[in-house]
Amino acid sequence: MSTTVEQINESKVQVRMEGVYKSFPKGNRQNQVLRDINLEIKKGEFISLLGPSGCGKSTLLKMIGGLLESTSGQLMVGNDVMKGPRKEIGFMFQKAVLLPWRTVEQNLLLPVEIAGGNIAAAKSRIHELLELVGLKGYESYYTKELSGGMQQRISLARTLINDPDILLLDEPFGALDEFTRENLNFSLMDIAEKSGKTVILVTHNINEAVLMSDRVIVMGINPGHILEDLKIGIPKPRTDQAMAMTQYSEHVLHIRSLLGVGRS
Ligand SMILES: Nc1ncnc2c1ncn2[C@@H]1O[C@H](COP(=O)(O)OP(=O)(O)OP(=O)(O)O)[C@@H](O)[C@H]1O
Repeated sequence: MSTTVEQINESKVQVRMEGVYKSFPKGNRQNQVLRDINLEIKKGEFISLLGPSGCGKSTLLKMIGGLLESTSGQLMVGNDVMKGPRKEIGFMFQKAVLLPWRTVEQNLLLPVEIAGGNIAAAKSRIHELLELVGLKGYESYYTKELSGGMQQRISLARTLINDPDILLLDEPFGALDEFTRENLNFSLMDIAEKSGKTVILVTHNINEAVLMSDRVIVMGINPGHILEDLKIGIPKPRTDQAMAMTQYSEHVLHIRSLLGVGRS
């Protein structure tokens, strides 16, 4: 079932950041990379973190995923203060990093093995997961037999194997050609809408962010901060037709002007 805007508005906050700062040590001083981040993300929302290189998108995503600690401020996931990686959060990166000596099925089972989970239960989900990412019947294939796009589909299925509530995606299809990337974006939108999972996507691409998201968090640099939390009210499910809507082009132009892109 797809998640409507009304359902999202009624649903509870899943990630909350209040006054979050992040610095990394550089020599004998601290390099501040994120300043005063305040953000609430509700269950089932599709959020994009958009901004220029170095504005701290990946750092923010890693903090939400418990891979990095904030320097100050509060970061809550559900009712808990974030302390480290959690089973209900799935991460996917630009590179698939599949193990070449393992089949697709064995690669998909890896996170379950690492987490000490129920292998038999996970095995019974593999067929359904491969169907979801458009690779039904590829259980026994090896990495070398798969294209880059197929490998990213497997990587997406692997992120879903533990059935996480929140998907954190760091430019997941950034290394792929435009056609494959667009198809995968639509697959991702389908999966998000059908499952009601919360998605937080890091991207450099303004059009993609507007097309896919409920909200686009536009970020500025030096240090990284939120320029605008932009609600995209285009009805879902979104198809190619969304790109022909005035709302779509107005959002794209607004973000371009916020980020100082192009010529007016
Ligand atoms: N582990 C680290 N140690 C020190 N500095 C870091 C670390 N990780 C990130 N940084 C610095 O933090 C800043 C933000 O980096 P981050 O990768 O979060 O930006 P980004 O917006 O995701 O960039 P890009 O779009 O190029 O991937 C950069 O200046 C980077 O050098």
